[in-house]
Amino acid sequence: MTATHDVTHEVAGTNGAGHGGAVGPDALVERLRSQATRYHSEHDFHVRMNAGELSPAQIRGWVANRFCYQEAIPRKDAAILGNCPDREIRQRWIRRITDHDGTETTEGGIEAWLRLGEAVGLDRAELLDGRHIVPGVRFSVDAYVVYARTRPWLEAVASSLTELFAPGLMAERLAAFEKHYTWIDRDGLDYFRNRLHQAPRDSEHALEIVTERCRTAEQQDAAVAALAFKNDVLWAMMDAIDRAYPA
Ligand SMILES: O=C(O)c1cc(C(=O)O)c2c(n1)C(=O)C(=O)c1cc(C(=O)O)[nH]c1-2
Repeated sequence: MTATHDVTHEVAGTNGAGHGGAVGPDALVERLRSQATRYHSEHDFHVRMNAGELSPAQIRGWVANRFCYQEAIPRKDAAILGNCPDREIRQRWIRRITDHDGTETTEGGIEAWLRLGEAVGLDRAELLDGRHIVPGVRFSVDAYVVYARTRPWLEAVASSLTELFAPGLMAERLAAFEKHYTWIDRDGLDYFRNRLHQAPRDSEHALEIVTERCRTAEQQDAAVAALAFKNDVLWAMMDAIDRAYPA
Protein backbone atom coordinates (compact mmCIF):
# COMPACT_ATOMS: atom_id res chain seq x y z
CA MET A 1 0.00 0.00 0.00
CA THR A 2 1.41 3.36 -0.91
CA ALA A 3 0.69 6.86 0.27
CA THR A 4 1.98 8.36 -2.95
CA HIS A 5 -0.61 9.94 -5.19
CA ASP A 6 -0.15 8.81 -8.77
CA VAL A 7 -0.47 12.18 -10.45
CA THR A 8 0.73 11.07 -13.86
CA HIS A 9 -1.90 8.40 -14.10
CA GLU A 10 -4.52 10.81 -12.86
CA VAL A 11 -3.80 13.49 -15.45
CA ALA A 12 -3.80 11.00 -18.31
CA GLY A 13 -7.08 9.59 -17.03
CA THR A 14 -8.88 12.83 -16.33
CA ASN A 15 -8.26 15.29 -19.10
CA GLY A 16 -9.51 12.84 -21.66
CA ALA A 17 -6.42 13.24 -23.84
CA GLY A 18 -6.18 10.29 -26.17
CA HIS A 19 -9.24 8.69 -24.67
CA GLY A 20 -11.28 8.85 -27.85
CA GLY A 21 -14.98 9.57 -28.28
CA ALA A 22 -18.01 9.15 -26.13
CA VAL A 23 -18.72 5.75 -24.60
CA GLY A 24 -21.94 4.02 -23.50
CA PRO A 25 -23.30 4.23 -19.93
CA ASP A 26 -21.66 0.97 -18.77
CA ALA A 27 -18.25 2.00 -20.05
CA LEU A 28 -18.67 5.41 -18.42
CA VAL A 29 -19.45 3.74 -15.09
CA GLU A 30 -16.36 1.60 -15.58
CA ARG A 31 -14.28 4.70 -16.25
CA LEU A 32 -15.60 6.39 -13.12
CA ARG A 33 -15.16 3.28 -10.97
CA SER A 34 -11.56 2.90 -12.09
CA GLN A 35 -10.77 5.97 -10.00
CA ALA A 36 -11.20 3.87 -6.88
CA THR A 37 -7.44 3.34 -6.88
CA ARG A 38 -7.04 7.03 -6.04
CA TYR A 39 -9.65 7.06 -3.27
CA HIS A 40 -8.53 8.11 0.20
CA SER A 41 -9.04 4.57 1.49
CA GLU A 42 -5.57 3.98 -0.02
CA HIS A 43 -4.00 6.75 2.03
CA ASP A 44 -1.49 5.50 4.56
CA PHE A 45 -3.34 7.19 7.45
CA HIS A 46 -6.51 5.24 6.63
CA VAL A 47 -4.54 2.04 6.11
CA ARG A 48 -2.99 2.41 9.56
CA MET A 49 -6.35 3.39 11.05
CA ASN A 50 -7.97 0.22 9.78
CA ALA A 51 -5.03 -1.89 10.92
CA GLY A 52 -5.59 -0.62 14.46
CA GLU A 53 -2.26 1.22 14.55
CA LEU A 54 -3.36 4.76 15.39
CA SER A 55 -2.98 6.31 18.85
CA PRO A 56 -5.93 7.93 20.65
CA ALA A 57 -4.42 11.35 19.82
CA GLN A 58 -4.34 10.47 16.11
CA ILE A 59 -7.93 9.22 16.15
CA ARG A 60 -9.02 12.38 17.94
CA GLY A 61 -7.15 14.55 15.44
CA TRP A 62 -8.88 12.79 12.55
CA VAL A 63 -12.35 13.05 14.13
CA ALA A 64 -11.89 16.75 14.95
CA ASN A 65 -10.63 17.60 11.47
CA ARG A 66 -13.19 15.53 9.59
CA PHE A 67 -15.89 17.51 11.38
CA CYS A 68 -14.94 20.41 9.10
CA TYR A 69 -15.92 18.23 6.11
CA GLN A 70 -19.14 17.02 7.75
CA GLU A 71 -20.25 20.59 8.42
CA ALA A 72 -19.55 21.63 4.83
CA ILE A 73 -21.44 18.80 3.09
CA PRO A 74 -24.94 20.32 3.46
CA ARG A 75 -23.67 23.69 2.22
CA LYS A 76 -22.09 21.93 -0.75
CA ASP A 77 -25.40 20.17 -1.49
CA ALA A 78 -27.34 23.41 -1.09
CA ALA A 79 -25.03 24.92 -3.73
CA ILE A 80 -25.86 22.05 -6.09
CA LEU A 81 -29.58 22.58 -5.47
CA GLY A 82 -29.15 26.28 -6.10
CA ASN A 83 -27.55 25.64 -9.48
CA CYS A 84 -29.75 22.75 -10.65
CA PRO A 85 -32.75 23.71 -12.80
CA ASP A 86 -34.29 20.21 -12.75
CA ARG A 87 -37.11 19.82 -10.23
CA GLU A 88 -37.06 16.02 -10.17
CA ILE A 89 -33.38 15.97 -9.37
CA ARG A 90 -33.83 18.56 -6.62
CA GLN A 91 -36.67 16.52 -5.11
CA ARG A 92 -34.29 13.66 -4.43
CA TRP A 93 -31.06 15.60 -3.86
CA ILE A 94 -32.56 17.67 -1.01
CA ARG A 95 -32.61 14.58 1.21
CA ARG A 96 -28.83 14.82 1.52
CA ILE A 97 -29.18 18.06 3.41
CA THR A 98 -31.54 16.72 6.05
CA ASP A 99 -29.48 13.53 6.32
CA HIS A 100 -26.67 15.72 7.65
CA ASP A 101 -28.45 18.62 9.29
CA GLY A 102 -31.30 16.55 10.73
CA THR A 103 -34.79 17.93 11.24
CA GLU A 104 -36.85 18.99 14.24
CA THR A 105 -37.56 15.33 14.90
CA THR A 106 -34.59 13.42 13.52
CA GLU A 107 -30.92 13.46 14.35
CA GLY A 108 -28.66 14.13 11.39
CA GLY A 109 -25.11 13.15 10.53
CA ILE A 110 -23.59 16.27 12.06
CA GLU A 111 -25.15 15.45 15.43
CA ALA A 112 -23.99 11.82 15.05
CA TRP A 113 -20.47 13.05 14.32
CA LEU A 114 -20.57 15.23 17.47
CA ARG A 115 -21.46 12.08 19.41
CA LEU A 116 -18.54 10.29 17.75
CA GLY A 117 -16.40 13.18 19.01
CA GLU A 118 -17.66 12.69 22.56
CA ALA A 119 -17.00 8.96 22.31
CA VAL A 120 -13.34 9.62 21.45
CA GLY A 121 -12.96 12.24 24.20
CA LEU A 122 -13.63 15.53 22.40
CA ASP A 123 -16.33 17.73 23.79
CA ARG A 124 -18.84 19.35 21.45
CA ALA A 125 -17.47 22.86 21.88
CA GLU A 126 -14.06 21.65 20.76
CA LEU A 127 -15.47 20.40 17.46
CA LEU A 128 -17.87 23.27 16.95
CA ASP A 129 -15.34 26.06 17.37
CA GLY A 130 -12.92 24.43 14.94
CA ARG A 131 -9.86 24.87 17.17
CA HIS A 132 -8.23 21.66 15.95
CA ILE A 133 -8.74 22.23 12.22
CA VAL A 134 -5.43 22.37 10.36
CA PRO A 135 -4.99 24.69 7.34
CA GLY A 136 -4.77 21.90 4.75
CA VAL A 137 -8.12 20.51 5.83
CA ARG A 138 -9.79 23.91 5.95
CA PHE A 139 -8.61 24.80 2.44
CA SER A 140 -9.46 21.39 0.96
CA VAL A 141 -12.98 21.47 2.32
CA ASP A 142 -13.42 25.04 1.16
CA ALA A 143 -12.27 24.05 -2.32
CA TYR A 144 -15.05 21.44 -2.47
CA VAL A 145 -17.77 23.93 -1.48
CA VAL A 146 -16.48 26.56 -3.93
CA TYR A 147 -16.32 23.90 -6.66
CA ALA A 148 -20.00 23.08 -6.15
CA ARG A 149 -20.92 26.75 -6.22
CA THR A 150 -18.97 27.71 -9.29
CA ARG A 151 -18.78 24.68 -11.61
CA PRO A 152 -21.71 23.43 -13.72
CA TRP A 153 -24.08 21.54 -11.39
CA LEU A 154 -23.63 18.27 -13.34
CA GLU A 155 -19.89 18.33 -12.60
CA ALA A 156 -20.62 18.99 -8.93
CA VAL A 157 -22.95 15.97 -8.95
CA ALA A 158 -20.17 13.86 -10.52
CA SER A 159 -17.73 15.04 -7.86
CA SER A 160 -19.93 13.44 -5.18
CA LEU A 161 -19.30 10.03 -6.76
CA THR A 162 -16.43 9.23 -4.41
CA GLU A 163 -19.35 7.86 -2.42
CA LEU A 164 -19.33 4.91 -4.82
CA PHE A 165 -16.16 3.86 -3.01
CA ALA A 166 -17.19 4.87 0.52
CA PRO A 167 -19.26 1.88 1.73
CA GLY A 168 -16.33 -0.55 1.52
CA LEU A 169 -14.14 1.81 3.54
CA MET A 170 -16.97 2.53 5.97
CA ALA A 171 -17.61 -1.19 6.65
CA GLU A 172 -13.91 -1.82 7.11
CA ARG A 173 -13.61 1.18 9.43
CA LEU A 174 -16.58 0.10 11.55
CA ALA A 175 -15.12 -3.37 12.00
CA ALA A 176 -11.67 -1.93 12.74
CA PHE A 177 -13.01 0.46 15.38
CA GLU A 178 -14.99 -2.29 17.10
CA LYS A 179 -12.01 -4.62 17.07
CA HIS A 180 -9.00 -2.40 17.71
CA TYR A 181 -10.20 0.76 19.40
CA THR A 182 -12.21 -0.73 22.24
CA TRP A 183 -11.68 2.45 24.29
CA ILE A 184 -14.31 4.08 22.03
CA ASP A 185 -17.94 3.54 23.07
CA ARG A 186 -19.67 1.56 20.28
CA ASP A 187 -22.70 3.84 20.36
CA GLY A 188 -20.42 6.59 19.14
CA LEU A 189 -20.05 4.73 15.83
CA ASP A 190 -23.65 5.28 14.65
CA TYR A 191 -22.47 7.79 12.05
CA PHE A 192 -20.68 5.03 10.12
CA ARG A 193 -23.60 2.61 10.48
CA ASN A 194 -25.97 5.19 8.99
CA ARG A 195 -23.68 5.93 6.06
CA LEU A 196 -23.59 2.24 5.14
CA HIS A 197 -27.07 2.58 3.65
CA GLN A 198 -27.14 6.33 2.89
CA ALA A 199 -24.00 6.34 0.72
CA PRO A 200 -25.16 3.61 -1.74
CA ARG A 201 -28.55 5.32 -2.13
CA ASP A 202 -26.88 8.67 -2.80
CA SER A 203 -24.24 7.39 -5.19
CA GLU A 204 -26.87 5.41 -7.13
CA HIS A 205 -28.83 8.61 -7.72
CA ALA A 206 -25.73 10.58 -8.70
CA LEU A 207 -24.62 7.81 -11.06
CA GLU A 208 -28.07 7.74 -12.68
CA ILE A 209 -27.87 11.49 -13.33
CA VAL A 210 -24.33 11.36 -14.69
CA THR A 211 -24.89 8.38 -17.00
CA GLU A 212 -28.15 9.83 -18.35
CA ARG A 213 -26.79 13.30 -18.98
CA CYS A 214 -23.13 12.90 -19.84
CA ARG A 215 -23.41 11.67 -23.43
CA THR A 216 -20.68 13.54 -25.28
CA ALA A 217 -16.96 12.85 -24.88
CA GLU A 218 -16.52 16.34 -23.40
CA GLN A 219 -19.25 15.80 -20.80
CA GLN A 220 -17.86 12.39 -19.90
CA ASP A 221 -14.32 13.72 -19.56
CA ALA A 222 -15.66 16.53 -17.36
CA ALA A 223 -17.41 14.00 -15.10
CA VAL A 224 -14.24 11.93 -14.75
CA ALA A 225 -12.23 15.09 -14.04
CA ALA A 226 -14.76 16.13 -11.38
CA LEU A 227 -14.34 12.80 -9.62
CA ALA A 228 -10.55 13.14 -9.83
CA PHE A 229 -10.81 16.62 -8.30
CA LYS A 230 -12.84 15.23 -5.41
CA ASN A 231 -10.36 12.41 -4.85
CA ASP A 232 -7.71 15.13 -4.59
CA VAL A 233 -9.79 17.02 -2.00
CA LEU A 234 -10.07 13.91 0.17
CA TRP A 235 -6.41 12.98 -0.34
CA ALA A 236 -5.20 16.48 0.56
CA MET A 237 -7.25 16.32 3.76
CA MET A 238 -5.63 13.04 4.73
CA ASP A 239 -2.14 14.37 3.97
CA ALA A 240 -2.80 17.37 6.22
CA ILE A 241 -4.17 15.21 9.04
CA ASP A 242 -1.35 12.68 8.73
CA ARG A 243 1.24 15.44 9.00
CA ALA A 244 -0.47 17.16 11.94
CA TYR A 245 -0.74 13.99 14.05
CA PRO A 246 2.44 11.94 13.65
CA ALA A 247 2.80 8.53 15.25
O1 LIG B 1 -15.53 8.78 5.79
C1 LIG B 1 -15.37 8.71 4.57
O2 LIG B 1 -14.47 8.06 4.06
C2 LIG B 1 -16.32 9.47 3.73
C3 LIG B 1 -16.04 9.72 2.40
C4 LIG B 1 -16.94 10.50 1.66
C5 LIG B 1 -16.60 10.69 0.27
O3 LIG B 1 -16.18 9.73 -0.36
O4 LIG B 1 -16.70 11.78 -0.24
C6 LIG B 1 -18.09 11.00 2.27
C7 LIG B 1 -18.30 10.65 3.61
N1 LIG B 1 -17.43 9.91 4.32
C8 LIG B 1 -19.46 11.06 4.29
O5 LIG B 1 -19.64 10.72 5.46
C9 LIG B 1 -20.42 11.86 3.64
O6 LIG B 1 -21.43 12.21 4.22
C10 LIG B 1 -20.18 12.27 2.33
C11 LIG B 1 -20.88 13.10 1.48
C12 LIG B 1 -20.14 13.18 0.35
C13 LIG B 1 -20.38 13.98 -0.85
O7 LIG B 1 -19.44 14.19 -1.59
O8 LIG B 1 -21.52 14.44 -1.05
N2 LIG B 1 -19.03 12.40 0.47
C14 LIG B 1 -19.04 11.85 1.65
